[in-house]
Amino acid sequence: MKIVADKNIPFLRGVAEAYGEVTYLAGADFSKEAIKDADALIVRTVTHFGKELLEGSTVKLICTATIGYDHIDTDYCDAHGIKWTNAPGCNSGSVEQYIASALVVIAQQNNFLLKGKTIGIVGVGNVGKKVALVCEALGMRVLKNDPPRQEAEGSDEFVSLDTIKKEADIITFHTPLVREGKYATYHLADFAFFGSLAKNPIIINAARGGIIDTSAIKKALIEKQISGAIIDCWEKEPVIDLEYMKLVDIATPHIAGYSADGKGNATRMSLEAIADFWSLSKEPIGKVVIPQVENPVIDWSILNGDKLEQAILMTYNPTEDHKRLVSNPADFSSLRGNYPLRREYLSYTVENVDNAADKAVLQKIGFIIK
Ligand SMILES: NC(=O)c1ccc[n+]([C@@H]2O[C@H](COP(=O)([O-])OP(=O)(O)OC[C@H]3O[C@@H](n4cnc5c(N)ncnc54)[C@H](O)[C@@H]3O)[C@@H](O)[C@H]2O)c1
Ligand SMILES: O=C(O)[C@H](O)[C@H](O)COP(=O)(O)O
Repeated sequence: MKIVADKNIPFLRGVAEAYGEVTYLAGADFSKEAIKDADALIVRTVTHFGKELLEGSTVKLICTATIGYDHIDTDYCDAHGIKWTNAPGCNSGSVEQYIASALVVIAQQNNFLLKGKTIGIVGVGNVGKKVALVCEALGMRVLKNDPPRQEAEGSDEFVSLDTIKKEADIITFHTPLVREGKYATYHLADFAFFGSLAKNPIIINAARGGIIDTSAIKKALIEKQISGAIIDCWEKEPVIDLEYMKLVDIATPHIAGYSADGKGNATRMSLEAIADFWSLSKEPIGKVVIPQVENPVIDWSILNGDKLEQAILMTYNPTEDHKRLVSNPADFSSLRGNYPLRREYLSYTVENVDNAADKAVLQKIGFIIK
């Protein structure tokens, strides 16, 4: 079997070879010629897969090692018998960690307490559900908006976007990027959206750049319709609007989902899709091993102030990613390609927690307690 894989998918080399002959390419080097006789592709969001690349090829399966799949023309694939898979939930814990840490940092920078603040979560799927959990653990009031789920489930767990616009101090987007239809999200946050916010909220986008209209959020930041922004996903990335980047509080190069855990899960899920499609053994996938950080132990007894916030920041602090991007925005892609090792809560052990309530909260968001 011939596999063509993106060379920036971690933990793939030396494992994917169990399934066939593998060619590794940069995202920009996937061409018609390069994939014409491939059976399977393992890809990232940086390459668009539609008629222009796939027509006339032997590709039978496209596995994107990502949650999002807006870079795949799924209509074209479905109409031409090309199966495609994504990796649902693979890096939802990583985005949860990114959002929690970014909230702690922005609260410190602006001298406010997260406890008691209202956060509106727009899109409550794999990521949004985990973000809700960690925000509750941080003592925040959580409002959830998800019209497709509300309609399908008939649950009273959800509120309207109007309620979020009225009541939220922070609004975070976790929807897919959908350009048309009843639940379209393209430019969901447009000029009208920013003009109708009651509480000058902080805006977070770690979903897809196109969910926010860049011109509209720039105006909102300049005119103080919003009091800040945490932006990981950008329209037209990797070439981002520098004026916008300078206006936001935390600017990162689309790395919210870049924990090693998230990348490892995505690699495993892509290989599982290949094994399932061709009825092959999944044993080789056991060779995907994630390295541990140098010091995976947190001593609860020596933490000061809000201990949960401190513990969260010990696992990841977005300030470094922010500094790297703002000092070198032209390196957007290479910052992503050479991302440092980051592990999620589940690889950290918290020691000396004597209070049962603290233990329960830490365990709920995934820390190991000793
Ligand atoms: N920055 C990163 O590194 C990163 C990492 C992972 C995921 N993402 C992106 O985050 C987003 C969420 O990922 P996920 O895994 O939770 O997806 P998901 O499919 O599990 O959940 C998305 C949720 O959004 C809801 N939704 C759809 N249209 C909506 C609308 N118009 N208004 C409100 N809700 C709507 C859906 O019903 C669903 O519950 C996706 O865009 C994904 O590509 C980014
Ligand atoms: O959709 C996802 O899973 C995330 O946006 C992920 O971070 C994308 O990673 P990329 O394929 O761009 O490396």
